[in-house]
Amino acid sequence: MNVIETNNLTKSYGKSRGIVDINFSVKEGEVFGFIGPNGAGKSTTIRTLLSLIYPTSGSAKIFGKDVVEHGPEIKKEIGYLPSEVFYYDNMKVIDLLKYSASFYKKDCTEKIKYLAEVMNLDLNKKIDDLSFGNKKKVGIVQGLLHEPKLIILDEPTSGLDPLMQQKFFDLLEEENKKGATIFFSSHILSEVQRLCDRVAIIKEGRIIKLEKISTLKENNYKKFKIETISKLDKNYFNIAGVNKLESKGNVVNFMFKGNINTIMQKIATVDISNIWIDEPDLEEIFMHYYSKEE
Ligand SMILES: Nc1ncnc2c1ncn2[C@@H]1O[C@H](COP(=O)(O)OP(=O)(O)OP(=O)(O)O)[C@@H](O)[C@H]1O
Repeated sequence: MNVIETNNLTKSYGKSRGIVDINFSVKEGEVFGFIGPNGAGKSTTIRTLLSLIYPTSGSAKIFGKDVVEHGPEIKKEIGYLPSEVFYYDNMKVIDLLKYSASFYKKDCTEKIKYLAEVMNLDLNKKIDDLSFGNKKKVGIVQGLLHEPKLIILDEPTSGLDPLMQQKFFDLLEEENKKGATIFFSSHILSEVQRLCDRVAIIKEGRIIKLEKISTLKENNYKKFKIETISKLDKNYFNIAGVNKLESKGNVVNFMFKGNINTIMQKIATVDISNIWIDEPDLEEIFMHYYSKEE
């Protein structure tokens, strides 16, 4: 079953582009990453899914229901962490969380305690006295306290220190194992790589790639670094499929895409003293897509 499904979802802000013809679906139990540079349209997509803003054209469904028609009902089953959190500063953390919990028909007391303990959040402090990162933790607890079926997170880790990021990811993994579907936006590639099953890359309001993380990595360039016994002609490896060829002394670096046997045969004809073959990291893969589309 698809938990999220969009159909040519489009949102314009007057004349300026927000998102254009966004099509993707997220399956039940999946962790789906939404990645793109600043201003690409990540928050616009998320806000449209949550019917905080309405589409200009196209539509979206969550749990099989149209988000505009069934917004309030759908939202009861969603945990949402906005990219920036704002609160009434004068409240105590625990009072704010109890107030949030009162919107759901279940007792969230134990869950609040548990989440606060994991995230190292002092429930008795006033919101006013919290740092930016601690306010973010309040948002995280608020988003997870009712054990939602779908968790939507907009740039969730900004403001959290590395230890807290780790704990937060552990929490998400726990919720996912219990069945929650997770959709999160990010421009931090390593966190997408760690958590997600699939990822959509968004650029200038449009999805330019939607792929399994594993396929993204497999179908791509491999990085070669070869050290030879004697210096080669600089164009020796300049064959079809080779890119970014650079040589310095006896060391040659390049990226290769194509039938791996072709390049291995080419390598076998020279005396080498060392060889390194690496998968490009996601950052390199994404930069490749961004620049290709420009
Ligand atoms: N309220 C608004 N009025 C006008 N234009 C807007 C509004 N909100 C967003 N936009 C524009 O829509 C586009 C997408 O913005 P959006 O905030 O969705 O991007 P984003 O991918 O979330 O970026 P970031 O990582 O910087 O948060 C941008 O060009 C932005 O300027």
